[in-house]
Amino acid sequence: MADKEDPKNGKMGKGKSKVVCGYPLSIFFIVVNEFCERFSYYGMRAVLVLYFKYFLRWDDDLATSIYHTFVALCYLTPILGAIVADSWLGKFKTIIYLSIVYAVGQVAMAVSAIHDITDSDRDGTPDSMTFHIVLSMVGLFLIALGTGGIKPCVAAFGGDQFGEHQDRQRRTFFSVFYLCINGGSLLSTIITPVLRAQECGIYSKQKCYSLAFGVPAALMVVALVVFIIGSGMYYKAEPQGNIMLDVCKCIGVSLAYTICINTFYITAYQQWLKKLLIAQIKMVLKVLFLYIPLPMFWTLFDQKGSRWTLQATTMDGNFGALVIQPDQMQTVNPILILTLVPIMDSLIYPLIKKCGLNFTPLKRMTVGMLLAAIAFVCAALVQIQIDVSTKQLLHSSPYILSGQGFIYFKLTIKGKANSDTEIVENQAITFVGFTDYFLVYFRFVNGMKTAVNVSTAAADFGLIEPFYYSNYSQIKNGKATFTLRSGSQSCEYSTNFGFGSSYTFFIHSTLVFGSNCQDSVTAVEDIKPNSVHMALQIPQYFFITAGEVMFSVTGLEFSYSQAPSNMKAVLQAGWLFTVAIGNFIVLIVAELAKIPKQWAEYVLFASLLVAVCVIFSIMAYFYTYIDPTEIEAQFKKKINEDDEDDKSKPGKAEVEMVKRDSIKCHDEYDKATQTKM
Ligand SMILES: C[C@H](N)C(=O)N1CCC[C@H]1C(=O)O
Repeated sequence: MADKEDPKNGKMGKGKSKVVCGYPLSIFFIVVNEFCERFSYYGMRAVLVLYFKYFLRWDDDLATSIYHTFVALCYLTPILGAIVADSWLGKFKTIIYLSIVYAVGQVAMAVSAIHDITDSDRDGTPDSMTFHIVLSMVGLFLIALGTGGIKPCVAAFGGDQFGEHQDRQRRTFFSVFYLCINGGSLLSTIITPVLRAQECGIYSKQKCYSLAFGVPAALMVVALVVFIIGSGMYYKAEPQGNIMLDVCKCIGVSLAYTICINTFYITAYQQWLKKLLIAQIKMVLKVLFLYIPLPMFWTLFDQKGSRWTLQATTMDGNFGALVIQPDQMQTVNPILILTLVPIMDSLIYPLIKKCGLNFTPLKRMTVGMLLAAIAFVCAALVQIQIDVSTKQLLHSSPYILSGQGFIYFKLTIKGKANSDTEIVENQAITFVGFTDYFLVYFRFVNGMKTAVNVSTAAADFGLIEPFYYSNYSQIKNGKATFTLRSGSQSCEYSTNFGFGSSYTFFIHSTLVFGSNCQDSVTAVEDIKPNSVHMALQIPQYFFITAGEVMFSVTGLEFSYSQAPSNMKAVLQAGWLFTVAIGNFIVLIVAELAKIPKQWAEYVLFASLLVAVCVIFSIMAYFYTYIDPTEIEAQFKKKINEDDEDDKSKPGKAEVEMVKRDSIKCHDEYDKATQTKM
């Protein structure tokens, strides 16, 4: 398709799209599509670990492993999408088809989270967990295929909309593109945990995971519709044949060609074509080689959704008027992206340039990696604080006295009360996992000679026999008022529950009903409330996000600008592949290292990233930046010159001869290598 004159700045744009302020209008549909798609992806991902834990009833380790496997798969499938797009369907059609697969996957997830489907006894829990597990796994597989498949295509398709002389606009496009990713991610990470916290159901009310997955499914449909609406305006580059096959063939023939160059007869025209392809492959391989150390960045980055969220569950989320859920802390990342990208683009980078420093893309990426390592040191420091506060409480309250001297309890406390606790005979509380961050545990010990009934406005906790104790019950954190009743007489007792706390309340034998019973109940803290505030996670979020802006936004643009025209999506996929490997490394290191102390695991990851960063900076030092468009233009000029010269065009017989010689040459090559072995 021909380039089109931009009436405003006289520069060239591509496609049939109108040009507004130097930007093709078509990119509007692309960035809106990206916004909706990322809303869909991150919204679903935000509640995924909790869905595994509380709906499918998996333990922490299995939930974390499947979560990272899914994320890894989402960044492996871009290779598939890129090959299909660059070689066969073209980016436009690939995006359309795979978006449909994606939307179907999201719908499957939403359906898998409807507990009523298999809840035949109507007790609020699914009766056939296998059905829910199978459906959700199929859903996740389709989502991984869809989101990963379209990801490299959308970014490269956006880049394709710009003309050759629109480098500045294209750079800005990638920044805006990243802002849209994070705008969608921010909104969805706020909204889906709220939807999950709602209660819904046909026969019984349960946490509404189906809604939390349903809204992202709807957004994916919107993303698809928006993309189709822009259809008439896009510049759609034709797929250039099977690039991957060409690349493999070319590498093979080149090897043979190098060994027995004399047996070949290739026309000048063909030689230039082949040289062009070789040059393009070299460009890609050089960049891919540079990417080898990069997965380590993502290894640290993607632990926000697992380790850092679990860390937040042991912290105090009370921000005054606002109470933050552990999974909502992840929103700090996109919030910071939305502020840091414009600050970096319009202030920091120009300032560095003014100081005469050449802050090249690869230097930016190196600094980004170091910032991520600092983030993990911060996470380790926070973890040490949490561990110290937990230790204090274990030592401070192993025994409980009734206050009246006639009941002695020994408590063995092994976990936090906002955990799904198992109360066993000897009063031990064993950690299983938290059911709801807002729930805390309490029980009553009755020191009176009469049975006492305990209730709140919302629930009745039953009758406690004289000199006996109730089982632990759960209640929402915050202020609670209990009514203590014996026959027709009652009194009220109010108290405050902090996050993660657990209490035993002793009812004194001296309690007089009808009066205020506030002084006749003694509260003993079994487990202290979470004392380390979630705000302490903000520094680690700041550093990881600043690192991401320098590393990821730069890497995205670098992957486009250093890629030859026929392998733009392939190199985007290579970039995304580093994210996939990063997630596999989390699984491997966490599994192999089995470090008992969480803070030590954070320090290990930080150290690994620093080591990798040193290797990357050495590799980056030797990298030479290229302008693929210019190189390709030079080759094409040569090809055209030779093309005009009829004599040097390959005739049919010549092509056959080249093929024959090529086979012969391969045979020679095989023989040569076999003799060597
Ligand atoms: C939400 C992240 N800040 C982010 O933008 N990304 C993390 C992986 C790459 C990128 C994305 O494309 O989602």
